[in-house]
Amino acid sequence: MKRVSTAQRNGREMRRATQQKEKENIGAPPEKKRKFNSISSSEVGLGNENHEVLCPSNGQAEPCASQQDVSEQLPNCKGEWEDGKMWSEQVEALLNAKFLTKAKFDIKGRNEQMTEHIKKLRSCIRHFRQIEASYVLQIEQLQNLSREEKLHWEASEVAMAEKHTQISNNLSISQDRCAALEKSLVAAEEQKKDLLATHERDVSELEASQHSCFKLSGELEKLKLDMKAVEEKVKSLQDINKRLSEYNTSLQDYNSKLQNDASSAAQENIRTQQEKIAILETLSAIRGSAAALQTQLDSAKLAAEEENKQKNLLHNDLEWIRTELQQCNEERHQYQIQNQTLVDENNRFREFTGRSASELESVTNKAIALEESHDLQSEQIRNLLHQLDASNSKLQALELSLELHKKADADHVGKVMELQLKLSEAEQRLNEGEIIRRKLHNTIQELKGNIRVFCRVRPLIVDEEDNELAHSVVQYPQAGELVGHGIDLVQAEGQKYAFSFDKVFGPDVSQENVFEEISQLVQSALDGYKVCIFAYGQTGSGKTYTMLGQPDQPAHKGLIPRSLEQIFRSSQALQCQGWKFRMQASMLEIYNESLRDLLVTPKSDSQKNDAPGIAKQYNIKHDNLGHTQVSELTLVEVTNWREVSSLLRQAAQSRSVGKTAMNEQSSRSHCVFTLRISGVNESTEQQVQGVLNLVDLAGSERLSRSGATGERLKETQAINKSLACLGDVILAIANKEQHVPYRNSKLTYLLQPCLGGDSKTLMFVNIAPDSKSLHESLCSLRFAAKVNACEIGVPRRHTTSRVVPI
Ligand SMILES: Nc1ncnc2c1ncn2[C@@H]1O[C@H](COP(=O)(O)OP(=O)(O)OP(=O)(O)O)[C@@H](O)[C@H]1O
Repeated sequence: MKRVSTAQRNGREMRRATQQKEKENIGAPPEKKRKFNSISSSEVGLGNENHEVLCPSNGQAEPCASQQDVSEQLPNCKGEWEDGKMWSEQVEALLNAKFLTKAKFDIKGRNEQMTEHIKKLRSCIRHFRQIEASYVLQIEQLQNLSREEKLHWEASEVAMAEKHTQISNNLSISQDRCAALEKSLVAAEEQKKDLLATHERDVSELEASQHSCFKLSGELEKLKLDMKAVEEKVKSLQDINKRLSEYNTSLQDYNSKLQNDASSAAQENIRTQQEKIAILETLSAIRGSAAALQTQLDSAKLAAEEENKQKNLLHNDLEWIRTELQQCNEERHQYQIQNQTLVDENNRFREFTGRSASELESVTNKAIALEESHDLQSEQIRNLLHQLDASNSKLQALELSLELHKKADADHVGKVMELQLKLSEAEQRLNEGEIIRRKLHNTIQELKGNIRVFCRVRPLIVDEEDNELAHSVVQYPQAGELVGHGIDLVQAEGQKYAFSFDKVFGPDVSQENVFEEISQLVQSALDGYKVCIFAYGQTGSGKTYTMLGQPDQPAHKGLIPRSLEQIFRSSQALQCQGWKFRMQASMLEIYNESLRDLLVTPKSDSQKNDAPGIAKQYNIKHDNLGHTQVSELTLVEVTNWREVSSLLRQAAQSRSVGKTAMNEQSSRSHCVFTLRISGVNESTEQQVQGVLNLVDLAGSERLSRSGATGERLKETQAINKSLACLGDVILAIANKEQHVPYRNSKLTYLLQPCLGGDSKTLMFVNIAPDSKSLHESLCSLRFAAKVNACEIGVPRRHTTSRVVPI
């Protein structure tokens, strides 16, 4: 605690009082203020110093007692002072006072005036002395104050010095800190530089993202517009939605069941894949051992055959020996009989001794010879018997080894049968796995919403086979994942162009096998989906063969007859579940950018010569649900394949077909077969609306190669133009452009719901394998690859609960 001296306290109090007085005087009238606060020395005539006039007794700027005394002694002035007139004026007036008398020499009067005046002057002088005394007092007080202030200043000096040292200490600490801070500042500067660089980068990125943001916001705007349109659509759909809600719940159940099925199928698929791999491994092992066993079996069979041959030979030998033996036995028997007769004769001769000795001798000789030959024959027989024994033992040995071989053969056959059984089981499992894999693949493709693409390569046809220069330029991957999916075009220089699609069919694949791959897709038309299958490719590449084929020849029937057969078969089968289907077929062609009805029947003879349906104006319209209507088009109710078959025949007669340099029977138009399917389930009140579009496009061709002129040239140009429009549409969809030029051609406008809607769409790209067609094949495959990349949305099933009975 600091001690404050009394003088200091007094000085402070005086200053506080003075300040207080000044504050109070601020509001006082100017006259009074001047009176109490400041009387300049010039005003009182006491010098030039400018001092405040303070009352010496209390130190306050108030009229003090002495002043009052003076005014008492100056009765004439008292009233003026009380009136507040200024002292300076009074003193001035006092000093400038003139003495006026009535008479020029009124000395007395003048004397009185002078006396009075002197009194006033004296009182004034007294007053000023008092003021001076107060000043002196004040000076003393100020000196005291100054001393105290000095002491105070010295104390504060010391404190300041202490503080200074403290501050200098602090300063050095701060300098250290400052140095550290500078260091960190440098580091921070570097960091800042880095940060600035990253900032710049960020800024440029920001700019880029702002740019993309700008773009996106543009797109967002567009999307908002689309959204609005969609919202309007949604409103209109809400009504339908209400009706669908019930059906939806049942569908959800079905869906969840399907999802469960799908997940279990996926697991099953994984399991099957694993099993497939294991089976393939065992299969290859089994095949290896089967092959080894087969070779063993073959060699055993050969050995057995050899042994059989030997056995037969031996058998023959044996037979021969046996017959020889028989002969010998018979001869011996004969000899024995002869001998016996001779012996009998001899005996008789001996009995009847009438015979001559020569006769006897000859007979004896005969008998000896006979005996000798008999001995010889006996020897021979013995030899033959030996041989027979040897042969028999050999035969027995052979029969034993044959028996052994037969046993081994039976073992081998058993093993082979077992292996074949295993093999067929493995193959069956492999097939099942493949079916599941295909189903899953189809489901994935449907979920992805892509247009699926199958590629089909036709065989070299007779002319091409005869032409030595023409050879196949198509190759297929032989191993790995691309087997069945990959196709390579190989140029003469060895350059290879590789493509892959959902499926690739080589030239040996039959119509039936191709149909197997699309039968599920066709089936979904009955389930209420829009299905579109179209064939694309250069002229003569096999589009018509794939789509239509030869409907009357079972092996060469194309997709259209097979699909319809299946649809009618399945619809029949579904009848027992309460389903009733109504089917309407239509068939049109787009020829030189105009539509022609292929099912219209000419009414009169004159009309018969006209091209059918050419006079009518056909307009294509799509409704909100994506259903396409062609005005004036003939719709024929069909209930079985036979009816459709006759329609196809009728359409084939009406179709624009002509001979070109590249195809004997070239389709000069795009042909669209449509089957509209409406199904109602009586028991569940469900309705389905499916559509099956099967399109055989006209073939693209290079004018330079086709050499078309006249009408053919016009046709070719129209075909190429509409295919180019199809290409533009595909490109726009693949690039997700906002505007897709569907209306640029009749073909693209007609196929709009299939190319950009919610249908299940499959394209066949047909390829001619000959080297001359390499350029066209390359173009077709490139186009097909683009089509494969097109996302057209998830296919939607068109079903409702029943409203109007059909
Ligand atoms: N997979 C195949 N097997 C056997 N022959 C085939 C095959 N594909 C096509 N062909 C034969 O090739 C020839 C041309 O086929 P197709 O008429 O179907 O071609 P296209 O592509 O329809 O031609 P265009 O565009 O000119 O109408 C026909 O004789 C056809 O029988």
